[in-house]
Amino acid sequence: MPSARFAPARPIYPVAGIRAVEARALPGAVPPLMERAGAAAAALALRLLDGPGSVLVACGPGNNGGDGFVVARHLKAAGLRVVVAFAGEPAKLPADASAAHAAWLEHGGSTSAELPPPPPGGWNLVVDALFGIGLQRPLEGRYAGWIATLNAQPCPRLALDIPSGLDADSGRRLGPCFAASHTVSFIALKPGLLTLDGPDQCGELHLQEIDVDAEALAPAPGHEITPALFAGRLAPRARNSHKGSYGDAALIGGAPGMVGAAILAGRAAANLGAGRVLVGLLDPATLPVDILRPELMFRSAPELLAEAGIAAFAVGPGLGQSDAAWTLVHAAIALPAQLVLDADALNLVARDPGLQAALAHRSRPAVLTPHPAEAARLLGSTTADVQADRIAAACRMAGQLKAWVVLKGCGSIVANPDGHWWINSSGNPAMATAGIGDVLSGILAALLARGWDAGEALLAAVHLHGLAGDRVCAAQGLDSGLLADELAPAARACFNAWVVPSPADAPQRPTE
Ligand SMILES: NC(=O)C1=CN([C@@H]2O[C@H](COP(=O)(O)OP(=O)(O)OC[C@H]3O[C@@H](n4cnc5c(N)ncnc54)[C@H](O)[C@@H]3O)[C@@H](O)[C@H]2O)[C@@H](O)CC1
Ligand SMILES: [K+]
Repeated sequence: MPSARFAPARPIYPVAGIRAVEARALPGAVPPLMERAGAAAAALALRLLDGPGSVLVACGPGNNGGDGFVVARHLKAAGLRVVVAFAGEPAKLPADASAAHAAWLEHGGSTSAELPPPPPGGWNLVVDALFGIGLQRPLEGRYAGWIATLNAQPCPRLALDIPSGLDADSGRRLGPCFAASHTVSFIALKPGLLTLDGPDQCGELHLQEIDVDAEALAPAPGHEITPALFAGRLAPRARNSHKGSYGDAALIGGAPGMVGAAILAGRAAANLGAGRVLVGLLDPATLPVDILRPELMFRSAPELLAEAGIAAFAVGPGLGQSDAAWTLVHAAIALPAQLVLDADALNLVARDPGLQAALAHRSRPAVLTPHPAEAARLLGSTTADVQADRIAAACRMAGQLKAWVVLKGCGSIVANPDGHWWINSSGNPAMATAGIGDVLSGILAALLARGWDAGEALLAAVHLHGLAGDRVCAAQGLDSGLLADELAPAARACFNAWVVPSPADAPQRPTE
């Protein structure tokens, strides 16, 4: 089975879901979950320390603080100098945290109500056990000051469960927020670790399931994206095949001044193995050939839309919002082919309830690829509102337009019309540049042309697109300056490595 090659897609739970899992896992758990969590975190801390030293553990007033007391106890037992800062009232700690606090004291530990100054030579590790999934509001006063001091320590900074100050559901910094170099999260992934500000705040993310099989206890509303989700499609081609077996992908866009967008999309589609790639341009003055990619065939956009037998259209790269563009979007939605709408095609849909209704009534769901500003237009809200709850925004678009949607950005969210969602962890900020979205549209068009269904194609394209960006940036040492056109050959290489693995290929697990 091809799927055995790939790490399974792990479940992701918002706070309410984690609470449901905990409620079923906690009673009678031996050892108690907090003991398991603390022991697992201490093992990671020891790896980060790599020798003797001084550790500061900052504990909060809830069970996240309880995890911190357990970590402190293990590190002290391992011979480290451990200082615990705890400003709460022991009598008000929840039961598990109270037991962990008592055990810390029994083992000779003590607490300080203020953050102590660093020892000579500084801390070797600071541990953030202030707030986890129970954070209710922005940190202020004493705790805001503690966060600023912890963030200024030039040593590994380990967050327990989630960096304090980060909203576990949305990935939004609520105010001052711990800047972790490493985060160890317990039981299951939370969306806030993976999207918006989460990846910046978490540093290197480690999941410790602490022997809890979350999905056996409560259904997960979301999952991470791994190739396991579409592994069934990753078989080598049959020898007895020809270009007609892999479909025609058509890219529609390229208004005057924006022809490059359609060409980028077309080149990407060619690299992802569509049988033929046709580019339909709005700009009548364009040269009818891409000299560097002569495999592409050029048409006028209306001509291409009228052509019979096209398997998949991607409409939007460089399209503009002219009347002619509206006519093309209107016609494309009415076609029975697979359909991707991107960029200005989405802006035209946002302005026109008629197009929205037509989209929602298509016999095959379309694939929509908005960035947050386009999403805000589609939802009639603001970019800030979209970013405040990216999962809700993606699910609303998918539900209203009966389409598969990717809300792009750090930790892209894929949502289907039934309300399930996925978060992608591949990709990097060098990809925040013009033309990158056009390449995604081209990859999508190719996979759809090859006969993949909308969901498989979108999950694969989003993951592959990010992976290609990671590969180019790693190979060239780029933080910025990535060119969109560099992505397509890298995506081709990553895709083919999925289909024909080299023996050295380990299962892909981005976060561990
Ligand atoms: N219950 C258990 O056995 C387990 C709990 N776990 C840990 O427990 C955490 C959740 O614990 P809790 O539900 O107690 O929540 P937290 O420990 O995250 O925080 C809750 C406490 O913080 C206070 N608070 C919230 N926001 C505040 C703010 N802005 N300023 C000041 N005080 C604020 C609340 O009033 C409450 O006292 C998880 O993140 C995880 O670290 C893990 O050990 C796994 C097992
Ligand atoms: K924390």
